[in-house]
Amino acid sequence: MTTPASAKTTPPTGAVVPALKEPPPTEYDGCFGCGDQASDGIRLKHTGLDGKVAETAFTVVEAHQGAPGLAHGGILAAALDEALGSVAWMLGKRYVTGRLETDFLTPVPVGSTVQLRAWCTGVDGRKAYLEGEGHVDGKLAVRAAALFIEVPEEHFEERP
Ligand SMILES: CCCCCCCCCCCC(=O)SCCNC(=O)CCNC(=O)[C@H](O)C(C)(C)COP(=O)(O)OP(=O)(O)OC[C@H]1O[C@@H](n2cnc3c(N)ncnc32)[C@H](O)[C@@H]1OP(=O)(O)O
Repeated sequence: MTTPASAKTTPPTGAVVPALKEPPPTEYDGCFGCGDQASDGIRLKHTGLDGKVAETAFTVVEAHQGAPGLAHGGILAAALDEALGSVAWMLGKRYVTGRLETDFLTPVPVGSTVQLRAWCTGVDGRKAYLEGEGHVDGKLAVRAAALFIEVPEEHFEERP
């Protein structure tokens, strides 16, 4: 599998790849990535695990356009962030994205369904290394590598 990871998103030697605990625990209704109540959200739904690879999908609609008829790169990056984030949380702790590196390989037209896959490449202390990719009609369209950082519960306390 080709990796898009840089030195900052490549796990160090000795990092372990833990088993994932299904389902992902982050079902916050207001989440842009997965929330049912986020009216402008992309509503990614975890659809299962293939070994250590989590699978999900979303369909690009007009509201996601950048150039006419094409998905905005930020939407695709957000979808990858969500997919990787769900895998991080299936490691059993709370994580946030510290760094997200994204390659955009082909334009993604409105109406496309992007099939996303994400997996962990290693955990080292508070750092979790994740990778993922999105295919459209069987063709690799986007991919990402990320560093997630474990945070305490208080990180998610509501702010004024
Ligand atoms: C209620 C349910 C809701 C559930 C909601 C779940 C939503 C999930 C959504 C998907 C995921 C997201 O989008 S999360 C949202 C986007 N992300 C964020 O908002 C994160 C904002 N950033 C932060 O809060 C902070 O910077 C942290 C937590 C990432 C790190 O701060 P910290 O805790 O003080 O730790 P710090 O010492 O700085 O860093 C720890 C180690 O990580 C390294 N490190 C930190 N950041 C980076 C980085 N960008 N690139 C490289 N390395 C980094 C440091 O060098 C250090 O390495 P060493 O010296 O130890 O070697």
